Amino acid sequence: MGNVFVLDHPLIQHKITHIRKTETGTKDFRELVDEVAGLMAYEITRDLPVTEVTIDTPVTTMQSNVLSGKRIGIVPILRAGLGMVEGVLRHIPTAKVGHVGLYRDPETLQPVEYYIKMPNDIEERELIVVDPMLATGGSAKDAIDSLKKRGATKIKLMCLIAAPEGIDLIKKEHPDVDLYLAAIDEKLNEKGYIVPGLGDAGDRLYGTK
Ligand SMILES: O=P(O)(O)OC[C@H]1O[C@H](OP(=O)(O)OP(=O)(O)O)[C@H](O)[C@@H]1O
Ligand SMILES: O=c1cc[nH]c(=O)[nH]1
Ligand SMILES: [Mg+2]
Repeated sequence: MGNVFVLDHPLIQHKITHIRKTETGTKDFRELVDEVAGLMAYEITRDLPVTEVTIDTPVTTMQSNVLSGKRIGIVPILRAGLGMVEGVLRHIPTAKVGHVGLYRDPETLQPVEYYIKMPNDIEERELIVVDPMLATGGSAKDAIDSLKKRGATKIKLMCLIAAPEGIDLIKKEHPDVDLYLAAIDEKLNEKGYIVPGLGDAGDRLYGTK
């Protein structure tokens, strides 16, 4: 069964509070999403393997650790996931980035895939799928289905805010996927929005309606 980690560091909680507020405009919203993604990247990479190398400091020679070159892929679910990519890349600059384009049909709430482009070695990479919102979970479920169909085997999912319904769907459909969240909210409303949530993440990031 996949693990669910709530990354509730005080810095993350503080920024999430500002992200949620109606009066937070596009520029601040975008900057805050980027910052929270960066902070979460720190936690999500905690289990990356390291290798000991020998280095010279100005004083002496010593053994010290470097990342052992594990291949990482960051996979934003378009559009809103794009807002989290740079924050993660700041900490893992050698990661490759794949894109899954999905939108949720406003009537049926079913995800519709319109684009996918992955690094050609995804079966060798640990993939971090990023999307600020996990509502019904349908978009993340379908995105992960697509990645697995293309050979991916090691996948983590990182979202800012999740509804219980979305968490349950991912646990049921992708029990091998660990889930990293900044907050778990109460429920979905009749339009499939997370309550209390933050509204439409894509619209708030990019100033659309
Ligand atoms: O868990 P779900 O019920 O599938 O809902 C979550 C999805 O909805 C939002 O995307 P949206 O469809 O608004 O597309 P956008 O990012 O282009 O705005 C969000 O970024 C997720 O991808
Ligand atoms: O609350 C929600 C639900 C789905 N997508 C969003 O952007 N926000
Ligand atoms: Mg949207």
